[in-house]
Amino acid sequence: MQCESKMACRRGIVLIAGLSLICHALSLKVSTGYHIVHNEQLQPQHNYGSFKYLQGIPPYLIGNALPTSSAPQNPFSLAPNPQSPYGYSFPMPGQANCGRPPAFCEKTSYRSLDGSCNNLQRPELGEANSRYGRLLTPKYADGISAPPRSITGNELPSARLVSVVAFGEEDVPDPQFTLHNMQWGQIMTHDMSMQAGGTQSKKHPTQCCTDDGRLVGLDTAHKTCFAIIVPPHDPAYSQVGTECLNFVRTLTDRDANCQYTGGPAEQLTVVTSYLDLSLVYGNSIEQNRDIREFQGGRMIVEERNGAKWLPLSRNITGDCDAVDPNEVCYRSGDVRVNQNPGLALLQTVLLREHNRIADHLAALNPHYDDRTLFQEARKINIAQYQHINYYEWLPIFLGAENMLKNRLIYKAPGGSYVNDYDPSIDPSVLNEHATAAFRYFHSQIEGRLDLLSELRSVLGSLTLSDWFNRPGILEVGDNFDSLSRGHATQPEELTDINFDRQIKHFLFRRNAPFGSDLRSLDIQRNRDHGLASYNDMREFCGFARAHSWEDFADLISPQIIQNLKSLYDSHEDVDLTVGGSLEAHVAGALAGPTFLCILTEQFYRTRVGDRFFFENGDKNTGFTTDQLAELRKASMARLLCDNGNNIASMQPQAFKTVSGSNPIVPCSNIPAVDLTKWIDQKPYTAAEHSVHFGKK
Ligand code: HEM
Repeated sequence: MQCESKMACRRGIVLIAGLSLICHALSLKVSTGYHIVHNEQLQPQHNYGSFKYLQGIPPYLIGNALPTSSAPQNPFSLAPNPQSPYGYSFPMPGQANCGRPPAFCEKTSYRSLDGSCNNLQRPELGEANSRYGRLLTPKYADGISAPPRSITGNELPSARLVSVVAFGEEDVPDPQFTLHNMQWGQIMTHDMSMQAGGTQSKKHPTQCCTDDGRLVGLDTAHKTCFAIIVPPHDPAYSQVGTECLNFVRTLTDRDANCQYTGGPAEQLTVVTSYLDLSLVYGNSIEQNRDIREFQGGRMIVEERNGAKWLPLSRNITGDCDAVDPNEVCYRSGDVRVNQNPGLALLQTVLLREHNRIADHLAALNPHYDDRTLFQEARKINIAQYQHINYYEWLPIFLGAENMLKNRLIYKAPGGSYVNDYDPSIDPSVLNEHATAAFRYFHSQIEGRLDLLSELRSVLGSLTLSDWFNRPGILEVGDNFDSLSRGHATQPEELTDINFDRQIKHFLFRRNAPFGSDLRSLDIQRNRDHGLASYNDMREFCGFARAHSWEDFADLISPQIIQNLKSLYDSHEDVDLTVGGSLEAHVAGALAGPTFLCILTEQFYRTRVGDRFFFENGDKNTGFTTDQLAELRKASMARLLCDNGNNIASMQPQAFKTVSGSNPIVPCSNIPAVDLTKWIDQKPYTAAEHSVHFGKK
């Protein structure tokens, strides 16, 4: 066996030596050594020549406002309501586990809510409120936590400058994939990670810039401030005199109550790493208690205008940008639920699916108590979701062939098990994945959301920035179904170097003329987390290390390299988020080779490191073969059909646009999971509480 990348060696992946990456457009042929790389097409080229600030306004490298204040400040004191399990993504003091194992593990056939005890040898792996994983050592300027600088010692170029110069904002609809494809990605993201200390869409209590976009003086700024400096002549912000975009650093193990050992800081994530629908069920017993009905195994839903909706937030004006306190604002297992209408829609679909399953199970097994119904319905809901993730959604992003080769999926017939659980695999979400690679798909976001009738005629549309943090629009008229049909029909934006104007200048604008810029946030977050450079990651993934700008040309087009050259002092400075997003795609996948390497590694770990993964045949935690065969019928289309208010038809592959081979059919024609396979003859006994692993 020949291992050409460090990561592949660790995983024992057999590489096909000498497989070539052929850039047709460039007429280049380069040996990559990374076996999933095939032929590819270069992304559309862009003309950046018209950007004014590249002309005659030296210096082009705008500073990153690093506050020098060392006044002791406790970031945990920022939590608006330390008693509430909801609100902002702050782990409460003493709550950040930082890799500490729980006191003991219950012997149970169900997952814990906080992710602990999935791995019985290391019960802390993947639990909420712990560190991100990492592939490469961080690149902090001081080796501890300060954001990186150029290798020349200068500051890196402003994240906003990079966002505008290196990335476009053209509207290019994807010919193949629907907006639900993008939206499901955000669901998976929110299930897997959430940086500690962020507010996502609500205004952050820490103000590094004033409301009118002026920089707060470095002597008074909070120590977590890392404002994004807006260069003069910015195409959007210069019109209103905005000088900076608010940015608050993620909390790390140094800030929290962790046993800090003196090494480089590691950021904390406040949700479980597993694909376990934590965004529906919550990340702790306390969060779950607040959204569970405790009757018939159901989660709380509230009836309004004849339909069942997510329960209302207990702090509507705090959690949403509500104009009045009677506006609809939701409460769920994840604080980000209200961020945009498509997200709230899918959270509702997944919640309704839980109750649909629980009701069926209650009818089939009248002897089941609330707890058994809840856990069994949760287990089925998660299994269907994992099936959709790995067999319907991920192949679009990672390529089915690549996934098969790397053992992320199998051609397992009917009800046969795949027993690939490996307790030595750490399922933690990798910082390089959450902070760089997975965010590339922000490119798929569309700023116009169409509302469609059952006949798929356009009834109207919503402008994304009008509805950030205001999910009540879903409950107006037939909007819920119309938006769901719209997302299943409307193309997402092409996965490329363009990011929609709605998120590039108008993110969370709250009635202001402009808002923030998601691409700038992504780039600044890369620096905040001290991610290894694009060049380091290329090498780690088995590609040649670049020794000059020109060496990037194996994966990035020369024109784009010229843009990068105009921004960064050195090719060594290019941020992972930036370089990775500019690579030409691998054929059959929606990412270039470096991001594909990270994504493949992540989803391998997420699968193989999950003791409860739905294909495992463990007799205590798994399904029967009959049940597994049914679960493999689950699909996005069926989920949308079953959990709309009144959706009658859908194309069988809802992530793909309607076509001759994927026509709209009545919902009754779409295969469904037969829950009668869950009829349980033997009365349930709760003997599972009696045995414990580990210390008690
Ligand atoms: C309308 C849709 C979306 C909006 C408005 C949105 C917005 C955001 C925002 C504001 C952040 C935090 C930025 C920061 O402060 O660092 C974020 C983080 C993130 N987003 Fe999105 N996003 C959307 C869709 C997606 C999609 C489709 C994906 C991937 C398929 C994705 C992946 C991520 C990831 C991985 C993170 C980091 C999660 C963490 O560890 O905290 N997002 N997004």
